Amino acid sequence: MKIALIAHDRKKDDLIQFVTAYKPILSEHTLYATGTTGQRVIDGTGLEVIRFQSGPLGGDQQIGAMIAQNEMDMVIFFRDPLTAQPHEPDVSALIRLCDVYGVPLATNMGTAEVLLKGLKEGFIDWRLISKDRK
Ligand SMILES: O=C(CO)COP(=O)(O)O
Repeated sequence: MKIALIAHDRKKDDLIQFVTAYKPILSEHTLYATGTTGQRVIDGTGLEVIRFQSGPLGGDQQIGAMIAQNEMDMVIFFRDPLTAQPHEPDVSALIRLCDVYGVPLATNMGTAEVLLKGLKEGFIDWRLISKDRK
């Protein structure tokens, strides 16, 4: 599966903690991330991550483009609901595209845990048969 990891600045420590805790599951999948988040995950966990631009510079849109091509299977996006983001339209667009394409999306740690446990149990395997794999 292809999994996108994204965290706003005040949520990055939480994401690193989360990825560390679920490293055994995440290491079996292909990980993508916005620029700064990706570097933090690489430095903090040693996992391989394909990095896009930083979020405010278009990273959310790049991940959105993968979703629009049905090439992203899950998005874990630890949003900061208490801080205004200069690229809020990009954030909204990414979340909207997840809903358009039915891509599992977690915007907080509680939901992310459920998604990864479901992923491990095979609950997301429908993604593999619901699309043409390139
Ligand atoms: O801003 C972001 C998501 O909207 C995250 O971007 P960075 O990972 O580059 O900080």
